Amino acid sequence: MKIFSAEQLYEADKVTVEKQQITSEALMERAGIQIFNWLHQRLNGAPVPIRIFCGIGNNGGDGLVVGRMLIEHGYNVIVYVVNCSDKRSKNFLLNYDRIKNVTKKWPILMKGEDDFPEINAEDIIVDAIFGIGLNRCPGGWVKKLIQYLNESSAFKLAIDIPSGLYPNAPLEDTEAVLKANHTLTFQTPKLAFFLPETAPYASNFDAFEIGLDIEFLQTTEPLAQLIGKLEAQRFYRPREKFDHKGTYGHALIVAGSYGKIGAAVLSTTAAFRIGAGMVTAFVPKCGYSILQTTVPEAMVVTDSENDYLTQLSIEFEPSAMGIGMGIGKKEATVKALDGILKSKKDIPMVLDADALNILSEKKSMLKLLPKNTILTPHPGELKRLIGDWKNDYDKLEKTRQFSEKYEVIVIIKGAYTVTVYGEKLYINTTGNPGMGTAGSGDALCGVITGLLSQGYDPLLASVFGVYMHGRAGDIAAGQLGYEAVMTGDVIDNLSEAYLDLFARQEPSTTEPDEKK
Ligand SMILES: NC(=O)C1=CN([C@@H]2O[C@H](COP(=O)(O)OP(=O)(O)OC[C@H]3O[C@@H](n4cnc5c(N)ncnc54)[C@H](OP(=O)(O)O)[C@@H]3O)[C@@H](O)[C@H]2O)[C@H](O)CC1
Ligand SMILES: [K+]
Repeated sequence: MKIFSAEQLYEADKVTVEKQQITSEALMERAGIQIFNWLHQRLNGAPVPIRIFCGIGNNGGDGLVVGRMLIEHGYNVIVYVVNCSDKRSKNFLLNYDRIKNVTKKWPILMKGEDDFPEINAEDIIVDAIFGIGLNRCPGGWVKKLIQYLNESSAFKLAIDIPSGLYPNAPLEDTEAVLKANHTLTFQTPKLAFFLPETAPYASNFDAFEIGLDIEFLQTTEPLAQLIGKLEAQRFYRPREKFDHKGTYGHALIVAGSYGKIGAAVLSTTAAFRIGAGMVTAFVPKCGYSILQTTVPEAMVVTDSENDYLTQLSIEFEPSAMGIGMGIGKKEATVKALDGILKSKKDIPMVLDADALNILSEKKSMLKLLPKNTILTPHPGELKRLIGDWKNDYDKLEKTRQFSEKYEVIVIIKGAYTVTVYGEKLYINTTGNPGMGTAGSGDALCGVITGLLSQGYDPLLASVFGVYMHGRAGDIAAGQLGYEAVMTGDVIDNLSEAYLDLFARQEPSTTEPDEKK
């Protein structure tokens, strides 16, 4: 799914109205009915007070449409107009008149703190104050209203975007954003929903299609691509009957040091589970028996040194390499990495963990990175590589510049892992808090190396690998609960993640339309 900017959504709106020869108010009606349906399916006529706070733009217009539909269906609705300015959008006014046709209870005009209503915990708050048209930080009594609503324990449903959040720009004031329990957003989720500083305000959301012009949506380069099952299915490369282990390549995992051989075990196993034909682990001598015992499928080549890596020496040409997990930063290991980068220019590779820390400390080595090398930093490692950032958008911009400068792919690990490839951003939708466990990154590096070795191109291996790793983690968490998940469980479930890619979803009996 594509994620568009506010500007692109306004343009899509305009093009749709022109091409479909509909009015913008019809588009608003399409949007409103989806919100109404969502509420109606859940409330089923319950007489709970629904308090709709409408701004004076089209987000407020959406609120009025929903209010009208709810009133027509007998719900207990109280509509407020948050008079943040004396302006009114055309479609706000139109729907303001319409709501008057269905009720004698006119919308309540709010002009200041004295107008804040009492709200009970069992009420429902619908936030239609600001949408994607927010153009400055909410202040004065409107900010106080947002804080007042946040203090209430009533369920808060945001229309399109929680008020106070910019769809694709940094947050200015954390006190001036509605913390929604659920957000119903139009056409595409907004970029802010996926970035660490702003995602908590929209932690649960559904996106509703409102029939915007398909050609525009298909041909417009988005801000980012959201990677879910549909996208992952397209990335998958089916196997042919007469393929053999040679077809799926020979991956090399360069990992481990004394006390950290487990990192090599996890990466090697993950590379196998994702489908590498053969995997060799290159480890310090102390890792030999451990690897041979725990992963008998793997071949093991050892360094001359017992405890850490000093020089790669192998007698075959790997089809892909995963380097860095648990290798430490000893001077001899730094030299070993330098030697690999200088001698293995044509082999697709993933660098993780200590390999990244070495690069951060010896930035001159960055220019040795072969084109399209994949780096998999968590935020701490990223900071060491690219320097600090002011906010999430600055982080993305700096990562973009880094990716372009060194012609590398950067995978920023996090709740929503983001793959950055020059101008392109891919946001992953799988994964869960259970995966915040030791070895998770080792497994991811093994997965991506295993995909590279099978011939996936580096960008696909990155985006598909991140998806599969997260999906395996989701399946593991479904079996074990977040707390109990260990990285071995994630790796074990890579097989289920493959099977799940093409499994047909059982229809839910309780909530037929809810997206999982
Ligand atoms: N294609 C779609 O996605 C559709 C979206 N719809 C809905 O429309 C809104 C966007 O509506 P818009 O009218 O452009 O913007 P807003 O409703 O978000 O608000 C704009 C008004 O708010 C004023 N404003 C902005 N920031 C502040 C602030 N900090 N304090 C006070 N007032 C503020 C702004 O005032 P100006 O003085 O700058 O004019 C505007 O008056 C979208 O989010 C969807 O909900 C359609 O319904 C369907 C198609
Ligand atoms: K809103």
